[in-house]
Amino acid sequence: MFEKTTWIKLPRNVLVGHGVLRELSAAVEELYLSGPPLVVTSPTPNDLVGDRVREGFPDAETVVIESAGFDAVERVADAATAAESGYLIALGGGKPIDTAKMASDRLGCGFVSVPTAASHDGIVSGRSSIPEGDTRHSVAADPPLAVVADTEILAEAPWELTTAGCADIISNYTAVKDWQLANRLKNVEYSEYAGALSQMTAEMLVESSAAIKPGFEESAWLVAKALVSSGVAMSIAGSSRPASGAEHLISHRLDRLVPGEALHGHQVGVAAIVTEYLHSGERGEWADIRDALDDLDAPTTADGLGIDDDTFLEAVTTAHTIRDRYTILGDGVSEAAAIEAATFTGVV
Ligand SMILES: NC(=O)C1=CN([C@@H]2O[C@H](COP(=O)(O)OP(=O)(O)OC[C@H]3O[C@@H](n4cnc5c(N)ncnc54)[C@H](O)[C@@H]3O)[C@@H](O)[C@H]2O)C=CC1
Ligand SMILES: O=C(CO)COP(=O)(O)O
Ligand SMILES: [Zn+2]
Repeated sequence: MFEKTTWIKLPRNVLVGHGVLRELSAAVEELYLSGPPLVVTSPTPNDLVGDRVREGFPDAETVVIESAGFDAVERVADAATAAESGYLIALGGGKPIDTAKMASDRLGCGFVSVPTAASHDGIVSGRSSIPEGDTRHSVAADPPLAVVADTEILAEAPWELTTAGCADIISNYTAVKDWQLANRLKNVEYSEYAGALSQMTAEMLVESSAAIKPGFEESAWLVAKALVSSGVAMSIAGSSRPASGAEHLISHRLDRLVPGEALHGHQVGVAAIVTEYLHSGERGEWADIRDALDDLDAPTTADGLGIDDDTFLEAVTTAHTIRDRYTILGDGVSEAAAIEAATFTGVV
């Protein structure tokens, strides 16, 4: 009997451009949601844009979270229940968006993503990445019903948030290689379509790198569109595989070892230089990845992340324990191999 099923969940309305925040209530109206919204945000985005969002929704309540985690998800779910909210509006970077994504899943209601930073592809995806203890859960959730990414706001965010978004996209190169490897060695299901979309997104971003410079709204536009496309690849795959491989495991480990030291995208970018070396050796494309990151103003060394060499190497050798996801790290890279890869590539 034929048993294959594909169920692709995508946002219904995606708006990227100058001033599109003004269209937020129109975009929401088209979704036929009922009840007042709960705005889920973090302190800085709330200060910067919260009032402009609430202008369009006079009956909205707001919950401000300081960090992502299961506690924050509970707080949001409780606030939504108390306010009898019909849906959530996630406003900010990855933390409020991931938290709202999980809370909406818990509540069985929809959510709308209003990113204030083009810092990574979780702003569009159907995955929540939630830390707990020493591990991190990549939790399946529904993607946003709508994404409203105002490039005027994204362009005013600190430049490093945009370069982090670029690096998160560049890491798709190694993520796809890890996915293909897992397909060959572990029979993990691979989607040609999602893999090709993810890789093409990284290639297009690198080709546009000359136009990605601070102070230009076009840069925010190019990066936001790439983040949407990467998020769509994850939705097609039904997993974060197209955009998260060994380089993400290393980054998640760094989040445990040195929380808050560097941005997610910057960590995965530097880690991708090392994992590309692990995949293909001296003549691999690690130098192309490093140069692309450098062109986009993203860090290319542990030092550039503000992380000492030993901690970075510890993350490389222990990253395979983060979750059950087969990658080039296999069941662990030896210390000698980690030192060889990281020193040869100049990461440490
Ligand atoms: N679901 C997924 O697929 C993914 C989820 N993530 C998760 O997202 C989180 C990290 O996301 P980030 O966006 O880096 O963190 P974040 O939400 O903490 O934002 C980073 C910083 O930028 C500030 N910020 C945001 N917009 C700003 C603006 N316009 N102007 C000035 N400051 C602004 C925030 O206040 C915060 O201090 C992590 O929890 C990570 O695991 C990361 C990648 C993918
Ligand atoms: O960061 C991501 C994709 O860029 C999400 O990946 P995870 O599933 O590893 O959290
Ligand atoms: Zn990422």
